[in-house]
Amino acid sequence: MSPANTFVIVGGGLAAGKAAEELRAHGHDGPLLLIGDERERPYIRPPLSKGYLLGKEDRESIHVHPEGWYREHGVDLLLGTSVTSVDGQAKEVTLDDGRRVPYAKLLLATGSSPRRLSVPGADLDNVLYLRRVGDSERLKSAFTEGARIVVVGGGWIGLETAAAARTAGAEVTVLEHAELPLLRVLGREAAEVFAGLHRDHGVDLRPHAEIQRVTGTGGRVDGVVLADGSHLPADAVVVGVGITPNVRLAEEAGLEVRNGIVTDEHLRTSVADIHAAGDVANAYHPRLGRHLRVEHWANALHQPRTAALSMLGKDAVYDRLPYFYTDQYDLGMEYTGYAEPGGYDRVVFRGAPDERRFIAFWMSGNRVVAGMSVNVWDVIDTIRSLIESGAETDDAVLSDPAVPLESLLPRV
Ligand SMILES: Cc1cc2nc3c(=O)[nH]c(=O)nc-3n(C[C@H](O)[C@H](O)[C@H](O)COP(=O)(O)OP(=O)(O)OC[C@H]3O[C@@H](n4cnc5c(N)ncnc54)[C@H](O)[C@@H]3O)c2cc1C
Ligand SMILES: NC(=O)c1ccc[n+]([C@@H]2O[C@H](COP(=O)([O-])OP(=O)(O)OC[C@H]3O[C@@H](n4cnc5c(N)ncnc54)[C@H](O)[C@@H]3O)[C@@H](O)[C@H]2O)c1
Repeated sequence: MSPANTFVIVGGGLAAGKAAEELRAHGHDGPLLLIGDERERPYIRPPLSKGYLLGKEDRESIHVHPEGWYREHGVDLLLGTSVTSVDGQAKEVTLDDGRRVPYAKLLLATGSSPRRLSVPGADLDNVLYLRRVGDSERLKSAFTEGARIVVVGGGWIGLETAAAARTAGAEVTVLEHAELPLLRVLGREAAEVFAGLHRDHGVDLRPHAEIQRVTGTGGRVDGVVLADGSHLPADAVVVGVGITPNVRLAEEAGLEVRNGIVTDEHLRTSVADIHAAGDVANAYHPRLGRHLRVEHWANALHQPRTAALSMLGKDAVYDRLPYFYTDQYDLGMEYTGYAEPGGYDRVVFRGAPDERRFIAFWMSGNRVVAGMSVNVWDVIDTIRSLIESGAETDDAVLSDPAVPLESLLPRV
């Protein structure tokens, strides 16, 4: 039996590791248990499709905390262990070895899992996914000079792995079933920049592609067949067709689940003393006036502070604007804000999209709702302030590089 004031964190990713840190930083001095089903202590995933995959970053650099940190801070790490159920009435979780652990407060930071490809042949060897550090290592060994790599999905995983594979000298085809990669998240104007980037680096980018089946010899993939009948030879197939939040525990425990675990702005779920953060949380965002589930690193980095404070009974609200970034070849990008299709009426550019050095602003009327900087640095905080200020501006000023962005902020 654990003492009555035990706080339990379920999940072993960035949100879980940061939550342990924030709970200690903000005064939880009782027992603290972090239970994760991976054997690795909490680590960040962005390098798995970038520096780690390219061999530029080592394994030590990806962890949220150094090895000794958990012991030094009195955090019990239970790795390689799954939580199989949550009982919100009895306030206890059950582990995969049958043990029950009572909690005073519980944080669900169970993240998400890759959607699987559901066509014949999808279970052949060398049909690869990318979520965990071992997956990245498998991709790395498949990305060799001249290897034929077919990537299914032109989202973030698809494009970042395509860039890594091309950098390693592989022949790369990207199959995207929409008209452009990243179309839904960036809209046409910015998505075209990424399509051009990959084509310029020799990727065979195929929009409107419908994969029909994966073919193999001796249990190992040797190609894919598309709906138009064409056959593409492949030494490996990388699948990046999106993720689904890991909500089973929450669902079975009777928590409100709708596109993730529903929380309020304090990251409290519908059941008392259970909180959620990171990829799995569909949290009410007071600034945007709606629930939002964000599948990005910065959200898993920052939400745990709010969750920890609210687990400790302190008042805290999560209202940071979404932020994400990518690195592909020599392109570095940062994005902040929220611009869903229909939530903006035009995109204004400052700089030259065809030179891949610019800032893009998503506009709703005279207000900026999201901004993206491509190979332009140290502007994203100003863009965030501009969005948060709600200041009105006009396209001529926004698109003029001679006008400092700071001058568009309201004077205080
Ligand atoms: C390859 C890759 C590259 C990325 N690059 C970027 C990037 O460049 N920029 C960006 O903004 N975002 C990026 N992301 C997204 C970002 O990594 C995620 O948003 C982030 O990992 C979410 O963290 P999390 O802790 O909420 O969930 P996760 O990282 O998914 O961690 C959840 C953990 O909980 C474990 N778990 C689940 N259920 C249980 C259970 N019942 N019991 C015990 N443990 C359980 C899971 O196995 C997992 O270890 C990338 C993601 C991937 C996969
Ligand atoms: N830089 C970053 O922010 C970054 C990098 C890597 C991963 N991630 C996160 O990891 C998660 C997974 O990334 P992802 O790229 O798998 O998901 P995604 O949702 O970003 O993209 C999936 C893409 O696959 C396409 N698609 C879906 N089914 C298809 C099919 N059958 N055939 C062809 N195309 C298909 C979709 O149209 C979409 O373009 C996301 O949450 C993402 O935000 C983020």
